[in-house]
Amino acid sequence: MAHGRDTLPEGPTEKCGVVGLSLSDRAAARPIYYSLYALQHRGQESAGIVTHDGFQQHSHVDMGLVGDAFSESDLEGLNGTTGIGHVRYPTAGSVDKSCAQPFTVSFKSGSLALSHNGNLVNADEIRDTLAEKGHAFTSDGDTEVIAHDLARNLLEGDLVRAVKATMGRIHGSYSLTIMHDDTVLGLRDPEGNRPLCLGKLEDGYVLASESAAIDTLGGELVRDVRPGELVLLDSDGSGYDSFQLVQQENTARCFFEHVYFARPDSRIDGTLVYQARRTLGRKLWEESGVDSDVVMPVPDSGRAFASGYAEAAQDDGADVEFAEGLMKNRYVGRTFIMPTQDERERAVRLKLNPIRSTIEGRSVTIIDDSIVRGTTSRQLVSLLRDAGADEVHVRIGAPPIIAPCYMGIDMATREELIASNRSVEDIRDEIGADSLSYLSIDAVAEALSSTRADLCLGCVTGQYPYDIDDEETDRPVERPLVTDSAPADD
Ligand SMILES: O=P(O)(O)OC[C@H]1O[C@H](OP(=O)(O)OP(=O)(O)O)[C@H](O)[C@@H]1O
Ligand SMILES: NC(=O)CC[C@H](N)C(=O)O
Ligand SMILES: [Mg+2]
Repeated sequence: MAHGRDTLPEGPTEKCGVVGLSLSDRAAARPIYYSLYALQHRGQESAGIVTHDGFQQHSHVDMGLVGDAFSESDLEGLNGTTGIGHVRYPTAGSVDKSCAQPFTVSFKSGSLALSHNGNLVNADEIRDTLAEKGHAFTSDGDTEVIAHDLARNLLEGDLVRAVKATMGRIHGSYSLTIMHDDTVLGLRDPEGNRPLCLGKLEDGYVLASESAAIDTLGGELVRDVRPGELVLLDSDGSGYDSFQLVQQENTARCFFEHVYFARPDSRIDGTLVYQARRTLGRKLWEESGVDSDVVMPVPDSGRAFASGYAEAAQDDGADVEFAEGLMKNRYVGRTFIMPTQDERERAVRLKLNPIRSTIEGRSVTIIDDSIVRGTTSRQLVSLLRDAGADEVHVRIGAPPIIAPCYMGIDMATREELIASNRSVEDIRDEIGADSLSYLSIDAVAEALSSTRADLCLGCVTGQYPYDIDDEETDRPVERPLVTDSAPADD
């Protein structure tokens, strides 16, 4: 995976968040700012907003969290009723302002701004071809490549045709919000790997990575943007047009959105994330329930799994208490970059502290969504033993993560993944638990009302929906990418 990080963060890390907004006569900057706040969990390296006032673009992009990246006067300077925004977690390119988004490109027939969630697998190839044609790049990331390719195509054709031509060239995962002059568009890759949804406000329309951002603006979720679909918002906020540019037989939706990344209050591809996690928890009990006195979530993302698991156990008549026994320090972020394993281990203690009275002398089952390097579970098992637990069982609401993600999640390298070369029994031994079980892939597919064929399972099978150097693919390598564009039915 091409990325410029010197150190890798703890756990599976977040992915970017994108937003696009078109309003009738209200400045777009502030609602974009609020929706980026709602998507902050998807990226904390940089934040940016680009607006258009009908005459020119205005842009403000900075490193850091949304609350730190914009001052009041920055927001006031972002004029115009249409705009796009971005929060970044880097997966390709440098971790500095050169790769912060939205990317802007000015060209002969207008201006472009582009926000990207995902990861291209052929960015270098396209960059080389465009560079030969005279394109000068200001970053080493994959997103700028999309912006340049689109700008070039716009010189030769109308907007929809240009987007379609770019889609025919870029391979990998992408959910994009784009602004061409004052027109905002949303585009989801043909596999639907990353989420993107459409919402309606009283005075306009919004595109966002997750529906929680639409809720934050007091809007209503209209629907998910379909894989391979382009949604074009009217610049006066009155409606939208839809073009199904690419239609493929199977999707490759990332199951990890529901397992870990997305907010539980977001609805993605028809499934409420909270509900999916509770169902996964129930299935975990059905597949590998274990007798214990108390079931405890590993906060934060283990919570809904644990409540589903405990409820299913109680439904089966198990005499088990559901209790919060691990308190999270709310000032420790979801992910924090620690250069050494020693610091990562200390960070877990800073983040989670056990409540002794719910643990002492009891057998405890802790429920988490995933194990990546194993740092969290290893530490927690030893914390719980120190706090007097008689037995510590670990149940995980996802299959073992055995391979890296090339689709927009900076998970870890293969060598760092605890499950890449160990059996479940070896992992149990390594983390020091009395028992350990993961969830099956089939249970995940069922909980997401999907099938294996329609999910990206690269990190749990080592087979990817794209042809990636030195990796196996679970799809035919030669696939027809672009078909006739048909206007969608709404
Ligand atoms: O095996 P590891 O490398 O320790 O990674 C796995 C842990 O990382 C994630 O939590 P994270 O702390 O990122 O966020 P959360 O508080 O939202 O659960 C995940 O929920 C696991 O708890
Ligand atoms: N996390 C993401 O979706 C990253 C988007 C893009 N590949 C970047 O690194 O900036
Ligand atoms: Mg966690």
